[in-house]
Amino acid sequence: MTVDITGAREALAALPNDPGVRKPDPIVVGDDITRTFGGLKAVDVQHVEIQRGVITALIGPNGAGKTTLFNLLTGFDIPDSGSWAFNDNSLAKVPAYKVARLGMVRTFQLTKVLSKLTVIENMRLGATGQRGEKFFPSILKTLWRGQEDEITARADDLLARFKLDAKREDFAGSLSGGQRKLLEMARALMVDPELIMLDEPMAGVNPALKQSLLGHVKSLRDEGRTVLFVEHDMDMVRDISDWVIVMAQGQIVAEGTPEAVMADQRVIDAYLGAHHDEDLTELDEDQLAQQVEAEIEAEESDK
Ligand SMILES: Nc1ncnc2c1ncn2[C@@H]1O[C@H](COP(=O)(O)OP(=O)(O)OP(=O)(O)O)[C@@H](O)[C@H]1O
Repeated sequence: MTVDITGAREALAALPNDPGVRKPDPIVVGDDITRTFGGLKAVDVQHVEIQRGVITALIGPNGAGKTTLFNLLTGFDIPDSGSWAFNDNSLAKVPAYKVARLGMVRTFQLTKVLSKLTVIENMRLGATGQRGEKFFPSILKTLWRGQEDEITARADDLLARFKLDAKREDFAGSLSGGQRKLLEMARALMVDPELIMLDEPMAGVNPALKQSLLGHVKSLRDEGRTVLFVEHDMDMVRDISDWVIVMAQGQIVAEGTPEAVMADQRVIDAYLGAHHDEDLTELDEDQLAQQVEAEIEAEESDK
């Protein structure tokens, strides 16, 4: 996999900041995706494209529909309507483990490592795609027959890369929050995905591990993978994203480079919501960006 990141960034920077804007080389394209819970339209996305080979952040206030959109795209939930494709292959009705095997894999906001399995067992499970919870290792053994050495070698390489090799035989339940995030990312790589989707990779990670995690996410892009991540940590968004998609109330309300979206009135509106008693037009761009950040941080500490 080779990518020209500078070229891709320049191409993105030239795009208008419109919701659903067409990308030069999309790996995912979705249309009219809706998901309702009771009377609430959690997701109502008319058109979305994820550019190949770059890091895209999906941001938005709590309850905006980010995780639900992740669930729909990866086959963990079924939409009321809509179509979406990965590398031009329709993914409607494709179950999550098959989506993972096709090369589109995701991690979870609350990590799903299996506490009572060891780190290496969790990794091996990753090789089967995302259906760990329902399957016991004994059942998996039959699936591994003939490939076990190959799978174990790949798992060990990834554990070394994520500096988890010393924990190989430990129960995953004994790992710290940050180590679990690393294990989940490493496990997702067992299927050698083209697109990796990370749901709040920084949540619950201590500052010492944050830098390491950021480095790992960048390295995923640098080796040619596409990364899409949901995150409230705006430092991370600013630091590593090439493109940002903003959701509010189920819809995409803005897109753009990190700098552009932080100064976009639609984004400010989405985050500030009911706090419109102040005249935002009198603030300059930096002040507006600071306000948006303060709002996001306040939300984060409420969680
Ligand atoms: N299984 C469910 N049943 C009922 N309502 C749900 C369900 N899943 C999500 N919702 C609702 O759908 C809306 C979107 O939720 P979602 O978790 O996708 O938002 P989010 O943008 O990921 O939020 P956060 O940043 O807080 O994780 C919320 O109002 C949420 O309460």
